[in-house]
Parts: sequence; C-alpha cells; structure tokens
Amino acid sequence: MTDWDHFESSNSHPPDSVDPVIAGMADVNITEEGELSEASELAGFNHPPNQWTGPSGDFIRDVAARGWSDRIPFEYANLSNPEFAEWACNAKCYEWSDEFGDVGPKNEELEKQLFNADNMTRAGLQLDRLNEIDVKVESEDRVLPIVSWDHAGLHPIMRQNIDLCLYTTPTAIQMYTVPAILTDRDLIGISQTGSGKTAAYLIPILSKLMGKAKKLAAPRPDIVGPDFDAKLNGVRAEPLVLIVCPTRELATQIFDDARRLCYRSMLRPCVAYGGVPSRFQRDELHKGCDVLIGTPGRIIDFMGQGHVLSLNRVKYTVIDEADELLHSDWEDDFKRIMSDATEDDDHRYMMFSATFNRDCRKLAREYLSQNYVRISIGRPGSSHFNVEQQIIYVEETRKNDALYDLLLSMCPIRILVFVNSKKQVDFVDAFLYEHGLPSTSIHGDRTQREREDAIRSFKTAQCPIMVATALSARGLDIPNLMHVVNYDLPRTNHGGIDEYIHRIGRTARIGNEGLATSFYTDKDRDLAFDLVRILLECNQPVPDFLEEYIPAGSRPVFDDDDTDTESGDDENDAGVAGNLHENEDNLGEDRQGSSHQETSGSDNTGLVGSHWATADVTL
Ligand SMILES: Nc1ncnc2c1ncn2[C@@H]1O[C@H](COP(=O)(O)OP(=O)(O)OP(=O)(O)O)[C@@H](O)[C@H]1O
Repeated sequence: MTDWDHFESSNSHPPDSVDPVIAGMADVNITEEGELSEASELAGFNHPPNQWTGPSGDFIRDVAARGWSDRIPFEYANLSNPEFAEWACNAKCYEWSDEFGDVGPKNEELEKQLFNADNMTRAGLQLDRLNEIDVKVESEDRVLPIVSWDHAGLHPIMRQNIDLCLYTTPTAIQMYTVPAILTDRDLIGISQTGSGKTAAYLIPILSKLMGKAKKLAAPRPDIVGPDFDAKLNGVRAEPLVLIVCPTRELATQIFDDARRLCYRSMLRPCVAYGGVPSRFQRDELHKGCDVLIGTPGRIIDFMGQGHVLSLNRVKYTVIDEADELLHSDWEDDFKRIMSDATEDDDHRYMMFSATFNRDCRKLAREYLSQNYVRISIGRPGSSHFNVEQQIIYVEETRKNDALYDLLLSMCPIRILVFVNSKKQVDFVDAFLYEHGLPSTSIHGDRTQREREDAIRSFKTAQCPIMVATALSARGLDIPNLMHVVNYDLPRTNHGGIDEYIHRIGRTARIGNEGLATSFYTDKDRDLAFDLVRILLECNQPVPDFLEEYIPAGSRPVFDDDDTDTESGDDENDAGVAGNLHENEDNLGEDRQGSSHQETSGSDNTGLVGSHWATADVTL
C-alpha cells in the first residue's frame, strides 16, 4: 500500500473530490507507510501520524494531525546580535600541547561532541550498491585499491579516528584515492554524490602528515595554558593543507570532518568563509593552523594579510566541487589561489566532484602534474540507484498546492525543497509556514547568522523542511534527509542536469535510500531529454508525459565520453560555459568578483592517450 493509498482510504472526502493537482500523484510510488514511519523516527520526529483522518479544510489542524511538529517562529532579535551564540567556525578542535609526545591523550568531552552519532550520517544498508559499479583508473602506474582500512598503511591515530567515525569499510572512491594519495600523486576523483569523497582525500592526506607534523608544521604558541592571548602570542597561520570549496556551508561541514579526523593529533584545522566578522576566524588562525578549509573570497582576503596567513608551506591543495570552481565565474579567485600550481614539485593538487565533464577535466589538467591519476567511480555525472526519482507534471500556478498535498500525503520526514530564485524561496517558505508546516529557508541574501541558524534548525529537526536555492545543491550532508523536492527543476542554462544530480544527491547518502520528487512544467521541456536519460540510467520509471524523449532502444547514450585525452575530443564538446551555470541565485552567493567571462575549453596540457594505462576494475 502506498502512503497515498493510505491517505485516500482514510480520507473523509470521497475520492472524486480529490484536487486535480494532486490526483496525478495517486500513481506515484511514494515510500510505504511503514518505511516512512521508521524513517521519520530515524529523522528525529516523534509525532506518529495517528490522528490523521484526511484533510479537514483547516490547514493548521491537518498539518498537526498528520504528525508534523509545531512551527518555530524566527528569532530575529537573537540572530541580529553578532555576539549571540557560536559561529560554526569557532567550533572546538583538539588542542595539542608540546608535552604530549606523539599521540595526544583522549579528551572525553570533545570526543563525545565530535563523534556524536546524531550529527553524523550513518552508512545505510545499501552501501554495497555504491561499490557495485565500474571503476575507471587512468594512471601511468597501476593503482592497487585497498580492501580494508587495516591494509591501508594509515597512521594509528587516523585508524582509531576512522573507527570513531564508524567508517567500517572504505567506499570505492576511498579504496582508490587512499593509495594514490599516499604515493604522492596529483589526482582527479569523480564519484557519485554521498559516496565519501571528503574522507577519500582527508584520510590519506592527514594520515600522511600525522607522522611528519612536528617536522613540517610552523611554530605555534601554547594555547592550552591560561596565558594565551591572540594579539600577544598569536602566530601567522602557515597551513600544510588547503581545501577550497564553493559555499560556506560546505566549508564548515568539511571543517567538522577535519576536526574529527585530526582528533588526538597535532594537526589543527581552521575554516575561513565570508559573512562572519573576520576577527573570529583571524583569532583561530593566530593559534596555528595546519589544515585550512575555506571559500575563495575569505581565503584571498587573508592571503592579503601577510601577518595572518601564508600559503608557503602548503603541501596539499584540494579543490572540492572542482567543476563548479573551474567555472568562469570563479576564474580570477581560482587562479589567485592556484597561482603556484605548476611550480612546486612536492606540492600535490587534487580535484573532486560528482559531476566533472570532459571540458572541466581539460581545464583541471592545467593545474595538475603530467602524471596525475584520474579515478572515476561510475560515469562522471551519474546518479546512483539508492535515490528513487519521481517526476510529477504540475501546472506552474498550482505548485504550492502540489507541494502542500505532497507533504501531507507522507509522514513527517526531513525534506529539502529546491526553488530557482531567492524571492521564490521566501514565497514558498512563507506559504508553508502559513499553512502550519515547520519550515525554514536559506539563500545567499540571508545573513550568515541566518544561514547558520537555518542549517542548525534543519539538522536538529526543529524545522524539518528547508526551502533553498541551488546554494544548498552541492556537498551538503544532512543526516536523515529523506526527501528532496524540486519545486522548480534546474534550468538548462543555470546548472541543468548536473545540478539536478547534485540536488537529488542531498538524499540517499552513503548507502541510505531516499526519494527525489520533481515538479515538471511545460517550461522544463529543454531539460526533458537529459532528465529521461538519467531516469533510464538509474532504472527509474519514465512518466507518460516524458515518453517522447525516450531514445531509440530505451538505452541512454551520453556524449561525454570517459577519456581525458585529446583523442577523445570531438565536436560533441559542449564547452565549459554551456555545461555550468551562471545563475545569480545559484552558488554565486559565495562567489566574489564574478567575471561571467566565458572560458574556452581548449586543451593545453599536451597529454596524449598513449601516456595512459587504463585499468577497469569492477569491485
Ligand atoms: N567509509 C565510510 N563509511 C561510512 N560512512 C562514510 C564513509 N566515508 C564517508 N562516510 C560518510 O558519508 C557521508 C557522505 O560523505 P561525503 O559528504 O564526503 O560525500 P561526497 O561524496 O563528498 O558527496 P557530495 O558529492 O554530495 O559532496 C558523510 O556523512 C561521511 O561522514
């Protein structure tokens, strides 16, 4: 029985009174009632939908009866006070003291905070499915995958931290990147959303540095004692690792992962991103920083303050969501941060994303050494089978009704709703709130305090519904996010199918299952062809109204072939600007000095196919 069946069978209205907007959903296989109840419990909602008897016409009463928690009014007064509450960048790290020898003692309180299972996405039952996928490794030498953490040659502290994170076995991308990075290779890593790419680079890099930190790290003050004063004893931050990503939320999330994986080691992570008074981050940098994570704008600000930050010691630069950062909108910032990319022989460069088309890969090669390794898990830009995708035809003017009906046709679970403009975020959030639903929202015109508050209330399930622009499409890892709704589908000139992949990838992470519902209108026709190819590739049903886009033989063919070599270049190349987006509402929020200049996709690395040995391995 689908949840919708349940909804109808217990509905006090006769079936023929069902609103035509939602009638189309009756065929949709929404997750079964039992699963949803379990899911809502998992997601932290304690209101079983036992009082639901169908719509009564009183929205607020219906929402409460369906089991949704109360709405929480926004605390403007608290949030406008800059000193109120903690910023994500000031979260506690393990603080090292020179008296510690090689391994620091446990800090029980911090350990509880860092590894609190409620704040982490636990691997789901379908984790194996993520690994049952073709792996393509392009490398001069064979990269031998690790089969377990115990055989990876990791530092003992890293090994223990992996256990504390409950990472029982490595994922496919981790199996290959760990040995490649441990043997000092530049790298492009491509694997599907939620497959553990962050740990895939953090684990080998940090593990390698753990044994060498004393030798490599810059001098630092004793900050454990009572006498530390950033102004008097502070040092200049000289990180060994630089991790750059496009959004503030992603930066703080990677910072949290780094805080966990650096636990009990000398390595000290810091994060730098805009919107927070810079003194909070400067004070942290003055305490010493070995791993700097940040968004381009704030990193460049600090690079301009020689007494605050120097990148002279950096041994590893990682670009997360690299295809986004290679986009022309980021060009100037990106070039500044990568300015010494080809000069320093023992400086390793790595780029990661779930979507990385051939044109981006060509651009990326400008920054990597000749013998870089490329690891692709599955087709670059593909989704995985753990997301159930459903496309519903909705008239543009009925989207609000459709959203309300969709939300009430299911038990309360954590839901992320994507729309295409900041204004629309405000409208949809207000609509949901007025209809009694506990929603919050996030976009780039919000203050950083509001953004951090929105994420916090979403994560803690105070507000289990979050409405967002594409700002939240990439990288966000929210535990138990069970359902993504594309209220608006991405536009083809603003992210297109790649953005669709990132958006739906906010659910069904690391072997969990999730649902992605997209409202399709006549305006979305130009996305239809790509959308249908993705549905077919993932064995998802193609709705009637999209059948005309099914290719002959029902087999999806993708132009973007899987080679980075010149011999693979052909007229099918869409050009970088054609594949990436320039949406003022998308990640542009965190872009500084957007140039909107088109970047040519020309190849100038001189690599040819014969340099490469290709090993196809199916795990
Ligand atoms: N080996 C593992 N076992 C269990 N959980 C893991 C493992 N590796 C990573 N995770 C967890 O999986 C979740 C997803 O990881 P991560 O955010 O790095 O995915 P991603 O591939 O970068 O996704 P996206 O492309 O959306 O950015 C995180 O909560 C992370 O802690």
